[in-house]
Amino acid sequence: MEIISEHACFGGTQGFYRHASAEIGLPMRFSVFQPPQAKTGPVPVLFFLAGLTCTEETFMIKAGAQRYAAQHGIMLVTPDTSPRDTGIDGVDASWDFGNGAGFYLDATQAPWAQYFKMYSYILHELRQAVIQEFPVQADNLGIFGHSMGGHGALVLALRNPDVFRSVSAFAPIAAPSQCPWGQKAFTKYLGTDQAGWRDYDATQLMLGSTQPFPQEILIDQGLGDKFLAEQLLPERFEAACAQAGQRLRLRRHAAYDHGYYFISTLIEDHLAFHQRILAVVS
Ligand SMILES: N[C@@H](CCC(=O)N[C@@H](CS)C(=O)NCC(=O)O)C(=O)O
Repeated sequence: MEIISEHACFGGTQGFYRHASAEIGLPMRFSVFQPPQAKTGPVPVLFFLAGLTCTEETFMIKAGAQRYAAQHGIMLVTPDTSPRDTGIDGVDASWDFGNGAGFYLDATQAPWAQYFKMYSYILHELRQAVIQEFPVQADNLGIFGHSMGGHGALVLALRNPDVFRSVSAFAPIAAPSQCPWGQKAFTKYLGTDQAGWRDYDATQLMLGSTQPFPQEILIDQGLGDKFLAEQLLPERFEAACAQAGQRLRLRRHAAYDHGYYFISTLIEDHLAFHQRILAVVS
């Protein structure tokens, strides 16, 4: 693991790193905030997955999460949002697909399948790298995210409740098979057969689940979010949770838009939400 930079921050360390990824087949960058408590013993880890057009830096710069992670003694880890420098034709053609838009899935379609393996990268390789390189409680992990990353967090947690003990999201793409962002990405990454989309759709996963996620799920959504009605569809996930008997706290906030001013307003709540679950060691 190569250190790109490290900075003292709220008594802990904000770091940016690069490592060779076998899953992706290229170097990947990620960021870690180590709270001060990590100097004296292993701490829980909270993964944050960012949205379209973001990098491993965006959340760490804009959300203001470190203050609360330092109070609670939680490590924060944010991957990049896609492989970089793949050289694939058209990878940079649009902001909602390709670079900065990996959708936290394992692509099956050429030419994307060669590199776009963000699901396996996060679940296996990044998780192992963090466990190996930082003082963490390996069995005490939570995950959250924003927009495309809210979709990724819900999918990773619902499919791996033995790995992620807590999950929350800001303005997630909650039913990607039913919205233009998701349909565009899934068609290109996963193909036209929608049977292959189900495993990457939180609403479909919830409808098909045999048992609920063990903990309540927290979702915050701004009502001034221009993507709400067409792209995010939290009401579909809400209905699926009601049908599946899943505890969900979906809070709707007047006026807030899709950006990081919304996230920074509610980040304290999300850190406290994860802390309440992660503090109870199973
Ligand atoms: N580029 C898009 C917006 C993309 C966007 O809102 N991205 C969200 C995630 S889905 C984000 O977090 N952007 C980075 C930022 O706000 O700093 C547009 O022009 O409407």
